[in-house]
Amino acid sequence: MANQVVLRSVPQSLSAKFVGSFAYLTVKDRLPTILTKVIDTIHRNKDKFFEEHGEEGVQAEKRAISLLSKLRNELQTDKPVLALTDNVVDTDMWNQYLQRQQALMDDNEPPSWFKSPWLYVECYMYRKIQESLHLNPPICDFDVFKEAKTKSFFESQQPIMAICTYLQELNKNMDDLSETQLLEHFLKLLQVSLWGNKCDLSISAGQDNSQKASPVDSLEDLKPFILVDDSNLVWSVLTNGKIPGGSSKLQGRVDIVLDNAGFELVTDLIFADFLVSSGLASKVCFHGKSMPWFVSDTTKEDFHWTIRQTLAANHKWMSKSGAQWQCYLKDGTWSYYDHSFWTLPHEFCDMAADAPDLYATLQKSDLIFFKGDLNYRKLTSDRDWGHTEPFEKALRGFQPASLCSLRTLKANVQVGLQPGQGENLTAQEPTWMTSGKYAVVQFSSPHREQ
Ligand SMILES: O=P(O)(O)OC[C@@]1(O)O[C@H](CO)[C@@H](O)[C@@H]1O
Ligand SMILES: [Mn+2]
Repeated sequence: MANQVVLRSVPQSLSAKFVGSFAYLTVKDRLPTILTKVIDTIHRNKDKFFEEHGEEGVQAEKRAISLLSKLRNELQTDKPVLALTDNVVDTDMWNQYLQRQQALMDDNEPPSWFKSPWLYVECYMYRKIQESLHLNPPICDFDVFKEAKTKSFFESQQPIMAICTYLQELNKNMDDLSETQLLEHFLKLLQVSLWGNKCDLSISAGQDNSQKASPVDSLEDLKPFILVDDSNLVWSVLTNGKIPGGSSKLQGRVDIVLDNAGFELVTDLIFADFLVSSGLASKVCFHGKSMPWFVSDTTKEDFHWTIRQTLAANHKWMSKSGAQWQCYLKDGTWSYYDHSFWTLPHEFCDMAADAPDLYATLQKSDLIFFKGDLNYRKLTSDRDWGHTEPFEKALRGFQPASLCSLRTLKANVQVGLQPGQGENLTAQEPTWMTSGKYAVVQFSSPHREQ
C-alpha cells in the first residue's frame, strides 16, 4: 500500500520526448556530436592499431566505426533501443533494464532514443560505444576519451600547481591551526572540489598566464552562485557534531564517488589529502568508472595516471603532492574501487536491490561525497521534481550513510531550494540549471534529527 503511494508520487523522468527540453536538445544535438568525435578519434588512431595488431587492427577499426555510424543513425531516427550482444560482465543487467523500460512504455511501443528516459538512453550510448569495441577484440581496451582527458589535465597545469602549493603550505602548518582556521581551510578546499566540477574544467580559465591564477582566489566571487550550502552539516559529521571550538574529529572513513578526470580529479585528491592530513578522516575510498564514460569520467587508469603525472611534474609542490598520494595508496590510507553499477543506467534508489554488495560497501562509510552532475541526476532519479521538494524525498530511500552532493548544475533537475528561489532564477536566467554557473553542496543523513 505505502509503496503504491510512493510510486504514484514520483514525478516523470526527464526525456527527449519533451520537445525543446534540455534532454531533447542533448539527444538531438549533443549525443550525435559526441558519437561523431568518437568515430573520428578511432579513425585517427588507425596507424596505432595497425602498428599494434597489424591488418587485424585496421579491420577492427573499420568494423567499430561501422557499428558506431549505425548507432548514430539509429539515434537520430529514433529507432528502438536494442539488447546488447557483447556478453560481458554487465550485459545481462543492461538487457534486464531494457525489459524494465519496455514495461514502462505505453501501448507496448519499444523503448527508443527520443521516447525513453534521458538518463537511460544517454548511459546506453556510452555503453554501446564500449560494445562496438568489445565486439572487436584487438582494440577492445582502447579508451576513446583518453586524449580529451589527458589534454584537460595538461591545460590545467597552472591552477593545479597553485592548488598543490596551497595544500603543501597548509600541511606544513596543520598542527598549529585553530579549529576555526581548520574550518576555513575545509570550506575552501570543499569549494575548490565543488567548482572543479564546472564544465570548463578549470576555475581559473581565461586568466591566462597570471601567476596568481589560484582556484582559491576565485572562491569568494563564486559564493553567490552556491544555491544550497550544507557545508556546516558536512563539517558537523566530520567533527562528530562539534562546532568550532570543540576538538573532536571523526577520524572515520570518507568515500568519494568521483566524476571527471583532469582538473576536477586533482581537486578531489587535494580535498582527500586535506581530510586525512587534518585528521578529519583516517581513510578515503575513491570510486571510479570501470569503462570510459560520459567523455571525461575517471577510470582506474586515469586515476593512477593522474597521480603519476602529478608526481613526475617539474614543480616541487605538485611533485610532493603526487608522492604523498602514492604513499597513501601504498599504505592503504587511500583506496580505489570500481564497480559496474556506476556505469549502469540505474537510479541510485535501485542500488540496494540491484547492487547490494556496493550498497553494503557504502554503508560502511561515515560520509560519502558524490561528485558532479550525473551523480546528482542518479541520486534524484533524473525526474521532474518541484524545486522545493526536499533532497531526502528525491533520494527515494537511497541512504547508505550520510552523504553530500558536490555538483555544478548542468541538467534540469534541482531540489531542496527555498520557495521562490527557482522561479526567481528562471525569470533572471533561463539557463541557470544547465550552464554550470551555479552549484550546490547538498547534504542528507539517515541520522539527521531535524
Ligand atoms: O557529471 P558531470 O560530468 O558533472 O556532467 C555530465 C554532463 O555533462 O552530461 C550530461 C549532459 O550530456 C549532463 O548530466 C551533464 O551536463
Ligand atoms: Mn562526468
